[in-house]
Formats: sequence, C-alpha cells, structure tokens
Amino acid sequence: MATEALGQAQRLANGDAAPPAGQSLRAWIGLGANLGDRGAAMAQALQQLAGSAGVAVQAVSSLYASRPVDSTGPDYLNAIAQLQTSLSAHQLLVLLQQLELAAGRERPYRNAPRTLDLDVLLYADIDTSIAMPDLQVPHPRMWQRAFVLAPLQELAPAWVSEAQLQPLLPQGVQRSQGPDWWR
Ligand SMILES: Nc1ncnc2c1ncn2[C@@H]1O[C@H](COP(=O)(O)OP(=O)(O)OP(=O)(O)O)[C@@H](O)[C@H]1O
Ligand SMILES: Nc1nc2c(c(=O)[nH]1)N=C(CO)CN2
Repeated sequence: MATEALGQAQRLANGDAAPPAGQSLRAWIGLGANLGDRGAAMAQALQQLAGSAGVAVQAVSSLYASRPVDSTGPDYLNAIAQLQTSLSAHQLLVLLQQLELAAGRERPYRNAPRTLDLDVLLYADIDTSIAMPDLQVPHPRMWQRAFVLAPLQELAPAWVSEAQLQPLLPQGVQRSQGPDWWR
C-alpha cells in the first residue's frame, strides 16, 4: 500500500527498519497474564526488557485486573509500558516473543490462558502503521480493549478519549495497583 493511500492520519513504516545509528524511538507494549504468578511474570519481563540491549523502560502504567475478553478462564492482570528503543519494530516483537517463551508461554488454541503475553501496541508514534505478515502496528485489536485503553490513557492521555473508553467499560477493568507494581 502506498504511504499516500493511508492518508495523513497514518504513516506506513518499515517494520524491519531500526532507528538511525545512535537514535532511538518510543514504543508501547502491552503486558498480560492469567496463569501462574501473573504480576511476578509481568514484572520479571519488564526487568528483563530494562536489561536488554537497545531497550529502556521509560514508563509503566498501573496494574489492571479484568475478566478474559473473548475468552474464558482465570482473571487477567494487564498493564502497558512505554519503551525507548533502538530496535526495529520487528526486532522488538522477536525479543517480546523470547521473553514469553522464557516465561513458559504455550499456545494450545486462540486466546488460551497464558503465563505471559507481550504485544507491540504502537511503535514510534500514534500514527505509525506497520503491515508485515507477523506484525501489525497499531496492534489490530487494541482499540476494542479496555485492558489496553485504560492503562494507555494513563501514559498518553491525549490518545484515548473518554468517548473511546466509556463503551468498553462493561469489560470490567479494575485498577489494582499503582505504577510502581513492577519494581
Ligand atoms: N502488534 C503485534 N504484537 C504482537 N504480536 C503480533 C502483533 N501483530 C501481529 N502479531 C502476531 O500475532 C501472533 C499471535 O500472537 P499471540 O499468540 O500473542 O496472540 P494473542 O495474544 O493470543 O491474541 P491477540 O493478538 O488478540 O492479543 C504472533 O505470532 C505475532 O506474529
Ligand atoms: N482481560 C483480558 N482479556 C484478554 C486478554 C488480556 O490480556 N486481558 N488477551 C487476550 C488475547 O491476547 C484475550 N482476552
């Protein structure tokens, strides 16, 4: 798709392109878990990211609890984090998948309960779009999920209006711990 076809609202970016040498970009990731010691697995992932080459953790949202959306099983804990990174969006995805595997993530079926889920939500900015076979940015389902938009509203209030969030509140997302939960 040509960049112009996306209009002014979205800029099509190359998911394999890292920032120029010596530079970095912001990225927002989603964290979730509904099996095992959920908060501990999510906190460990953030510590591992903070210790990874080319990644700095700049801000972490509060921790939110909710029932599974479009699924069944135990309650979830969710949060989002803002990173600063010199990795490409795809390199970041691969790193997140390595951390999921290290936390014992299995994929027996779609939306199955999991020990750790890490998603790339946004890369570079709100209007950056990436379309790769295994990576879509913005995350294609993030705007339908209160467990993403409630914490995103904390870190980037200009990007989430009350009008967007209100219709999703029946999903029942409850703030359970403040933003220092992972330290
Ligand atoms: N922005 C993204 N972040 C993470 N994975 C993505 C993204 N875009 C596409 N994918 C692809 O989605 C595939 C399935 O990911 P995963 O098993 O984590 O899905 P899920 O968390 O169960 O569901 P959902 O994607 O609805 O949150 C991955 O193999 C990955 O290649
Ligand atoms: N509450 C909640 N529901 C979900 C979640 C999640 O992280 N939290 N993730 C899903 C697939 O990624 C499907 N449903």
